Amino acid sequence: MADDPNGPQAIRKLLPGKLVIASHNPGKVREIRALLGPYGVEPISAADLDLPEPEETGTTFIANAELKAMQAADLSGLPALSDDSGLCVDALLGDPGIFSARWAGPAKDFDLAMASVWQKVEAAGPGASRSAHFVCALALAWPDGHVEAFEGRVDGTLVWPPRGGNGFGYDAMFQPLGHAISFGEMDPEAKHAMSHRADAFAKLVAAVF
Ligand SMILES: O=P(O)(O)OP(=O)(O)OP(=O)(O)OC[C@H]1O[C@@H](n2cnc3c(O)ncnc32)[C@H](O)[C@@H]1O
Ligand SMILES: [Mg+2]
Repeated sequence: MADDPNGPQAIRKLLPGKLVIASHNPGKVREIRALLGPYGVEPISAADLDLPEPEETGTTFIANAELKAMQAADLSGLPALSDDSGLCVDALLGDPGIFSARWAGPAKDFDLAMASVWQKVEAAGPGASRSAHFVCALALAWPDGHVEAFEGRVDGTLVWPPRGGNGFGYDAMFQPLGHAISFGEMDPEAKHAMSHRADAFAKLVAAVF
């Protein structure tokens, strides 16, 4: 659809240009800025624009990403990139999943959220699987309502106690497959080489840039 004026190719005409990062999570905004680094866009965060945090009423990562991006594009009049992501734990049948932020409560306490995850995994029994994966849905929306979404994933194992002070959210309790350190112990560049966010971003880049 290279000729569709509302399609993903339209971003070419906006580059170098402004792009709203439709997230209120500073950890995500930092990672998305790094991923966008080589593409000559000027990222502005939702917080810079004082955009409201929409209610995440979707039942999938993609649906929530789309509603966040569409609201930011509509309110700002600029293309907007959102991220809906979370940790899915096999022993918890995919929880916390799309509720990953909500498990941290209004205080956004991820020590508490990680402890809740681990407590529930232990309660599932000594033989319960420690397998988990992160999912990231990235949605890119234009002010005319057009939206494109891409999903990425990284598989790993839960570790306890949490390890490392890098990253954010559940990073300290997640060790990606094939690695001996947690995301919390990894340099940002190493996480960007394999994360769910990088996987989704690669798909977005292939389709859009
Ligand atoms: O909705 P926005 O404003 O983007 O920010 P949020 O923190 O509410 O984000 P989500 O609704 O997508 O919730 C996903 C949660 O999952 C966690 N999460 C997502 N990606 C992660 C990552 O790369 N490392 C660790 N935790 C992550 C993180 O704690 C998020 O708060
Ligand atoms: Mg959220």
